[in-house]
Amino acid sequence: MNPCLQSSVYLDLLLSYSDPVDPEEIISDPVAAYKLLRQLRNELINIVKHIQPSFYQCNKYQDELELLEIPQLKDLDGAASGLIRLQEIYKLYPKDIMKEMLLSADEAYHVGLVAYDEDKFQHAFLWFWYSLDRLTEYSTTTEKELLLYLISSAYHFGSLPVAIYFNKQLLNLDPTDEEVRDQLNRLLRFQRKSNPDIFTLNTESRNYAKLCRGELDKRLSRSKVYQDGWDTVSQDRVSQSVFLQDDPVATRVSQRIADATGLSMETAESLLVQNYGIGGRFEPHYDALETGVNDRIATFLIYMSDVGMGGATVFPDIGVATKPKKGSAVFWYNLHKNGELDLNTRHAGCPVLVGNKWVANKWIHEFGQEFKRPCSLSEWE
Ligand SMILES: O=C(O)CCC(=O)C(=O)O
Ligand SMILES: [Fe+2]
Repeated sequence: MNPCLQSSVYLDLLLSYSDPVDPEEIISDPVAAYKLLRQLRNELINIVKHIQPSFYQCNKYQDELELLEIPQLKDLDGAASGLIRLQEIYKLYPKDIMKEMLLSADEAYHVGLVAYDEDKFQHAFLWFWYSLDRLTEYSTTTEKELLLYLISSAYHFGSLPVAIYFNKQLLNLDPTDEEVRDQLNRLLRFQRKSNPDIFTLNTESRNYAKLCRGELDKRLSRSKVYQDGWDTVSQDRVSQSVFLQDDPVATRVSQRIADATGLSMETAESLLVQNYGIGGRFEPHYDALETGVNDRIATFLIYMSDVGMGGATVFPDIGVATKPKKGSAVFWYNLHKNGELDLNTRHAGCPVLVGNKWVANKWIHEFGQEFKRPCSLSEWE
């Protein structure tokens, strides 16, 4: 075929690319828009590479070639940045952003890199993690690259345990890699020395984003701890909470707790709804207040959300850990039948590493349980 005629056919084909059928529909889905832009860029670059030599023989098509607006790398970064902004404001996981259209491992890796470049390490982490999950033999991104970025992102957002976890995975890939082993040892040394306060990073996240999510429920306020006769704000308890009084749903929940435990709710406290952000936690404590009369005989703790990572409730003295699972609950007696504090009930809410934790506590008191959980005179029970 005449090279000039051939060029003209290619050119028509190329120009038809820049004219999507229904741009509005595509643009309304940010993931689809990102994907389209990326595919368009890759394909156009490929085609132009193949046909450029024949274009050079026909000068008259040079100008048209200029017309062809191949998306630039900065356009692609911009689209990724838009996804990250959505994720940030609405606290979404990558999988929540992608309803129908899934990003490939390579695409998610690129979004992660953009987030990382913007110092948004928690978001970068989530994209790298998603990418790792979707890695296939056709991906150009490698497991090693992803693990390196997962370690570095976790380190930057202040989560040494997570950085160490992925560093161990990286060492598993190649146990002879001395550099990776040295890095792991550095992280472990650093962990031994570090101040646990690092976990408070980001707990007071910006009101702006919270308001956009409709999350700044004015009823929630910083939780306090009971110390020396006072309720005080403390770094030992980083969460927001509210007692739900006269709430019809809380009343139904209370009835179900009564049915499940066989205990009276007559003197129980109102349901306490509690929210922990990243780094939120409750250091080891007893729920019983040891005030002498009508103490908290039992605790019913309901998990209202799953948590991305961290946030378990742990009982260090008996070696028990329960992982939050939306819709499940833990129940325990804080007091022995003789009314003494059960020392085994010391427990903690571990720091939330990824995500958001919602729980509801029902503290049940002694009065009203006389026939439901009879007292014992034994000093052992
Ligand atoms: O959030 C948790 O897992 C524990 C909460 C707790 O211990 C409490 O609120 O007293
Ligand atoms: Fe507690």
